[in-house]
Amino acid sequence: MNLRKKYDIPNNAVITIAGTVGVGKSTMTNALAQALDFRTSFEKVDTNPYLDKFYADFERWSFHLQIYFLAERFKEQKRIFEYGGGFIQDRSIYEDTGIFARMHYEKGTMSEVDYETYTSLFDAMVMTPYFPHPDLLIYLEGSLDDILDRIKERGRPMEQQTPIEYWEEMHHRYENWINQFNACPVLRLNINDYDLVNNEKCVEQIVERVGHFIKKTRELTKI
Ligand SMILES: Nc1ncnc2c1ncn2[C@@H]1O[C@H](COP(=O)(O)OP(=O)(O)O)[C@@H](O)[C@H]1O
Ligand SMILES: Nc1ncnc2c1ncn2[C@H]1C[C@H](O)[C@@H](COP(=O)(O)O)O1
Repeated sequence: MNLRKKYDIPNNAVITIAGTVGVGKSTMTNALAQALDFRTSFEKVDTNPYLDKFYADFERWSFHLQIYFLAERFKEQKRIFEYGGGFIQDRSIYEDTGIFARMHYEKGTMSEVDYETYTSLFDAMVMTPYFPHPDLLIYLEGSLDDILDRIKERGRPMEQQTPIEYWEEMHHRYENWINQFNACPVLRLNINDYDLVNNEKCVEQIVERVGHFIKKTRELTKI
């Protein structure tokens, strides 16, 4: 039986997968989309014209990269809306500002004027009543050591050359960010509690949790 129907997940649901670099978002996006027969919305890493340059020189390229990501994610948002939902999205738009832009500004690798320009554009585009928020944000969490192992195993050269302190700072910021996040309902999953790489079947347990969670949040919002 179709898992989406079995666990009563609406066919127009939009589920976004959040979490630090290397935690397993793309793997989860593929697994859930296949299980639910949903479309996917991925970050394009290989064709991103700024990413390599950014990792080589944060100060020079951080503003360009944020604007590029904002434009890409907004286009994806439009595509999701045009299809009427039924999507799993790899990374939320909220992380761009709440984690990346903010971190680069606070660490001095994005200037104040660039940060202000970026955040005012972001707020005007995203934080409006017209912007549809996802039905659910699945937050993937794990220890810094496990995440560093995954970044190493995946082996993107630009990430290998980045100092560990960068991933450590990001890991720490993610923990604080998710504790305050309230733009949509959040389901937290610990990466030690499932293994989609070696056990494809465990996706059903995740779908079951997603189904219960969406049902519960819809009941609560009806009250
Ligand atoms: N459940 C898992 N168990 C073991 N390894 C995993 C799991 N999920 C992802 N990985 C591995 O971790 C690395 C990063 O995963 P990926 O999905 O690309 O992360 P992200 O999209 O969050 O950056 C990949 O090498 C992937 O195969
Ligand atoms: N908004 C962003 N700013 C800087 N870097 C970003 C942003 N969004 C994604 N990235 C980077 C981080 C990774 O190197 C790649 C892909 O992210 P991943 O978490 O592996 O899907 O892009």
